[in-house]
Amino acid sequence: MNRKLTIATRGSALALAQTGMIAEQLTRLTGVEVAITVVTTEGDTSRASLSSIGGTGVFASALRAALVAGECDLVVHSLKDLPTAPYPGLVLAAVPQREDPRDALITRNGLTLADLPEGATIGTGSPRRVAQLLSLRPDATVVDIRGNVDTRLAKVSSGELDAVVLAAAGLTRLGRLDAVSEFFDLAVWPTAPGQGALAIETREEDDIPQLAYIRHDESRLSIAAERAVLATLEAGCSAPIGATARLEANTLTLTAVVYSADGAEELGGERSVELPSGDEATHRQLRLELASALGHDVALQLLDDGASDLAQLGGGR
Ligand SMILES: NCc1[nH]cc(CCC(=O)O)c1CC(=O)O
Repeated sequence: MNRKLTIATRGSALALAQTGMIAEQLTRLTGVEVAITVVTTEGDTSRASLSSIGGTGVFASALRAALVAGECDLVVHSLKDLPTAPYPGLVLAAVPQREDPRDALITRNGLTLADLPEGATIGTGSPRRVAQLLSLRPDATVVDIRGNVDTRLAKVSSGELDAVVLAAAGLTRLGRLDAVSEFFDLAVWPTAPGQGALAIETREEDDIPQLAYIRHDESRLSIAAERAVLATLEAGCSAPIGATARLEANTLTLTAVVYSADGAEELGGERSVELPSGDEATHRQLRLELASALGHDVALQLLDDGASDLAQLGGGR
């Protein structure tokens, strides 16, 4: 068993906060010593809009290269930024307990989306959020924005924008949940596959036993179902797709929605699967396979119903 682990992370405040939490948990639960090394990614340095630089993998690639090169033992990613295509030599070794997967609206004076004035300006860089915003507020002016969470919050407090949409999970991890004036219900506003979850990647040949202490099966199953939708649609993290899975008793239910760019049209699909209980590795593996199959089935149904005519799904995986 390694007595010291090195974790690579991006250098944004959010990435440092979430990597710090994982490091702290690993040390607290297993006594392992953890070092953190910061890697700069294209997603951090490029000022171009995320959809224009391709979205998929811009944050992950440099971290993955550091892992393959042996510069660290683990990488912590925001799961929703991690492409679904497998990366040679690396494995998704652990998914810790997921944070709140909902999106949140930040405005001044506690206004909700419905309260905002006619023609309000709302910032987001995500085609999914653009479509969801326009479907509820077709009068709004949606502005493509980039930058870290603090920069985005500042655009509202300074008056440059009337509102921004951000993931509740990121705000929680940064201790900025106080800025939120509305949480969008997942039933009307499903979020990006894997939103709120972290992914811990390792080299395939490494066994890092400490990770057993931070794995969270329910989170792993939900994100497996959600990500299988993206994989089957061959869509990237910037595609206008929302997906949300929930486990109640042994029933895993997945809802996915594909939006047209202007939010005027949407196509939804929902299915459930009964998962076998049991603690053996074979049971866990079977549950994971059933969760992925559920996402695959929902995606096939969406394709059958015309998802690829409705939305630009591409952009790689
Ligand atoms: N693409 C940016 C990104 N990647 C992960 C998060 C934070 C939430 C999470 O962990 O899913 C964010 C910010 C946001 O969407 O507001």
